[in-house]
Amino acid sequence: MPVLSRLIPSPVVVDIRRGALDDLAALLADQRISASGKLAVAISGGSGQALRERLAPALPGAHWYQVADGTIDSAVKLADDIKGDRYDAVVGLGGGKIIDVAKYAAARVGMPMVAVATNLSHDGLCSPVATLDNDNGRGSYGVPTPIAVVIDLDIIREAPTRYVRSGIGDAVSNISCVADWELAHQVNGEEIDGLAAAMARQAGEAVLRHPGGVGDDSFLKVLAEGLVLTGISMSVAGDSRPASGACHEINHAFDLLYPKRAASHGEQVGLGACFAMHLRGARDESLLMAATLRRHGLPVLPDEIGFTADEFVQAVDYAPQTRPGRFTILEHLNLSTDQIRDAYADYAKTIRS
Ligand SMILES: NC(=O)C1=CN([C@@H]2O[C@H](COP(=O)(O)OP(=O)(O)OC[C@H]3O[C@@H](n4cnc5c(N)ncnc54)[C@H](OP(=O)(O)O)[C@@H]3O)[C@@H](O)[C@H]2O)C=CC1
Ligand SMILES: O=C(CO)COP(=O)(O)O
Repeated sequence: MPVLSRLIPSPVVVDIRRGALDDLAALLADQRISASGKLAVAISGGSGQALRERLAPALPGAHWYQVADGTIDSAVKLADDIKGDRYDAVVGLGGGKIIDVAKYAAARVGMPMVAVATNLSHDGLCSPVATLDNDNGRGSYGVPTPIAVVIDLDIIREAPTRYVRSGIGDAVSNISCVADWELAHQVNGEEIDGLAAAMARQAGEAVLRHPGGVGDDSFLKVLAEGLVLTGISMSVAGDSRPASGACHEINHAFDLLYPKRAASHGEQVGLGACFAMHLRGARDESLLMAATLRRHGLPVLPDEIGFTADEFVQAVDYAPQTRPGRFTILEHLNLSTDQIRDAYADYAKTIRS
């Protein structure tokens, strides 16, 4: 029997606008996500504390949990802390780390999870994945898709610009991730989901080609929507494949090899995507991507985030080990260290010319 349709796990509410957080309690009540208002809200010890002071009066039934970091230990601790209480939902209110910890904790205790993104630096705000540091480095854990996603553009405007721009790198990198997926399909026959690929690629293209910047709401909306759609593309695919490729392996390698110096996720994947496009011979696309990232003040060369050429070469060399089993342009070319050095020299020359 052919399959005539399919259900896509997706949030019941996506609310992206100025002032969205003012209506959070009403929205959760209206949608029957939290009729009692009893919520476990995960926040960071930094920006989360200030948000707590502002939001607490509007969320009288909330209990606030400070999360130390983005490790699996913190996620398990949060799950242990909330499991005895009968919360309606877990709210992850913060950047990517807090949202991932909240997603994992909610999954562990079987509660719905509401993602309230306070920056736009990553596409994890609506994905069925929690990326957490563990004893072996970092893992991506499958979790349910958030039941609701709320992005208040007033809050986003208060976040450090760096952590808004970063999301441009993550969104645009989708173009390289999908190219890696198509390569794996051609070379290895890996199954590719056309809908997931289309959603991820179009999210990347919309951000790539938008003439605006992080200072205007129309651009912020397209960026936020692109990040949400990218998350849903991962739900369609069943894993992070449409939004994670060679660029992400390079990013994970930076994080693992240089943990104290690593730049932000979006900065690293954007740079990695420009390099990966160059490696696959898509020189015009690589240059267009680099020009766009530059226009937004994002890095396209390692020295722009404090790394030498040699450190970048080491990261690219190590990158395939970060996601064993994933096939990208890096595994396909299987370059030696010297070949990576030559490829990087060619990339840097092209970018600088
Ligand atoms: N699950 C998935 O599918 C994906 C997960 N990720 C993961 O997401 C993480 C990256 O997310 P990212 O958001 O960059 O990292 P963080 O969560 O560390 O947030 C980055 C910075 O933004 C600050 N911040 C956030 N919101 C505000 C605000 N409104 N005002 C002031 N400061 C703010 C945080 O401050 P403070 O710490 O003080 O709150 C922090 O310094 C990585 O761990 C990455 O692996 C990335 C892509 C996909
Ligand atoms: O960061 C991600 C998507 O942007 C998740 O990808 P990974 O599966 O490589 O952790």
